[in-house]
Amino acid sequence: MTFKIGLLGLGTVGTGTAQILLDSSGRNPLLHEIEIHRVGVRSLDKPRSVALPPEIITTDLEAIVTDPEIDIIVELLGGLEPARSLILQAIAHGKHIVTANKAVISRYGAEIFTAAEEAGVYVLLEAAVGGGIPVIQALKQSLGANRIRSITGIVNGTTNYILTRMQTEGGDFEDILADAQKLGYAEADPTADVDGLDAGDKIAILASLAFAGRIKLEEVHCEGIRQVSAVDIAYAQKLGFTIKLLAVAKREETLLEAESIDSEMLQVRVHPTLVPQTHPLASINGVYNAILVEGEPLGQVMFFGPGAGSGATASAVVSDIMNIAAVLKTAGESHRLNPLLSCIHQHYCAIAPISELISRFYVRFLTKDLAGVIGYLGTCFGKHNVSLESIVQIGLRNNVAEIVVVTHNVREGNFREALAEIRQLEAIDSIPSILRVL
Ligand SMILES: NC(=O)C1=CN([C@@H]2O[C@H](COP(=O)(O)OP(=O)(O)OC[C@H]3O[C@@H](n4cnc5c(N)ncnc54)[C@H](OP(=O)(O)O)[C@@H]3O)[C@@H](O)[C@H]2O)C=CC1
Ligand SMILES: N[C@@H](CC=O)C(=O)O
Ligand code: NA
Repeated sequence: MTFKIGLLGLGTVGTGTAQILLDSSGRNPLLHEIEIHRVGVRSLDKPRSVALPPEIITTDLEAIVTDPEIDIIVELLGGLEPARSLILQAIAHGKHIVTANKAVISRYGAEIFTAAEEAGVYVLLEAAVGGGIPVIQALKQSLGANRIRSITGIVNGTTNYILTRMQTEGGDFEDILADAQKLGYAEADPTADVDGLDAGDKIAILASLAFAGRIKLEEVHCEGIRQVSAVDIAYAQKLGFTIKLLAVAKREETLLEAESIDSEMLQVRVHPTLVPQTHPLASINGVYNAILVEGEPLGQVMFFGPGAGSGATASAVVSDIMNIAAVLKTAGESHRLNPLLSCIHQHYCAIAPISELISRFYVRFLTKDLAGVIGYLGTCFGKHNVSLESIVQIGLRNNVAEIVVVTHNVREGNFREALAEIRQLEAIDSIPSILRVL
């Protein structure tokens, strides 16, 4: 039996995927039954680092998704369009889909999975979150017996690479980002990485799987790493923390205590966070990702591995292709979908607003060097029920004092109200950074 693949995209991930499919020796024997039938690209003239017969490469992507000989469409184009339309067209033509496109799935998952369910085809997306780390399959299958409480992850390789290099060598943000682009980690438009949107797409997908419901992406609170400066990295280090871009999806604790899990609210958010240096996520460096899942009765389990890059991501893409091929081989004439591979959620999860989050905060103020500033800050925070763990004047430069405050666990809404009042104080020059503390 041979399964024919239509590969859309021959960039970083497409090339890695083709390289594995063309070199099956020493890998699972099922790979011998998978053949690249056609490949779609934008430019026929581009030099390629994989040897494919030129006659199978085309710029006519519609011809691929409607080709009756093709069984599985592997979408590795990136971006929203034409990726979304091609996926839907392929589904309408009875093709199974493998995609690495978290942007499309997190926005159009409802439309795509509904169409796939109706057509009786699979849409698999292991590469879309955590690159090569097998976390999607784990949430669908191996962890399926658990009631998931929380997912806390470093799910963007580009920003973790940037933060790690800023911490270890203090390099310039733009230069390090350019290196991440050269290494093939960043999205075509790297603002999706830097502004936390890529991680937002990914945590929305993980939350949907973990909590068995759809997630409205616009309800996911996303902050990126632009505000993280070398100064904050150094202060955080002195305080015993490492700064990481964390993606979090969690059941609201009060509801868990009440065990009313049917009417629960979720927190789903992405933001730079001060992580205690002793926490397992603090030591995840470079392009590596890690996803810490907490479930009942399992407890904690952490997935770790390369979150981006050609070969690592292609490893996940090819495993999805193999999963579909294996199911097709054994399903015979039955068109019933395996429920452990398909996605059939219908309802939307309720997401709590960020103002309800209970967290510790780190905030750095630049103030005029006036007597009593620390007292004003303490009074203002106290008025809004924000209790402080520490308040320290770090230094004085050009008559501007630098003060770092770390709060206890407080309600974010109260903290923001206190900050709004503090901003009005004559003594405040600016508030360059506000970060949450794990
Ligand atoms: N890079 C990574 O580490 C990871 C990427 N992903 C995801 O994988 C997907 C692919 O990423 P990546 O390989 O990095 O992207 P690239 O930009 O390297 O490759 C994109 C490929 O798609 C082709 N393409 C794009 N748009 C069109 C179009 N309109 N018509 C025809 N061909 C088109 C390009 O053609 P041409 O070559 O002719 O320009 C290119 O071959 C994205 O969804 C990304 O988010 C997921 C995990 C990790
Ligand atoms: N741009 C993404 C690629 C993988 O999803 C990242 O940096 O993690
Ligand atoms: Na993955």
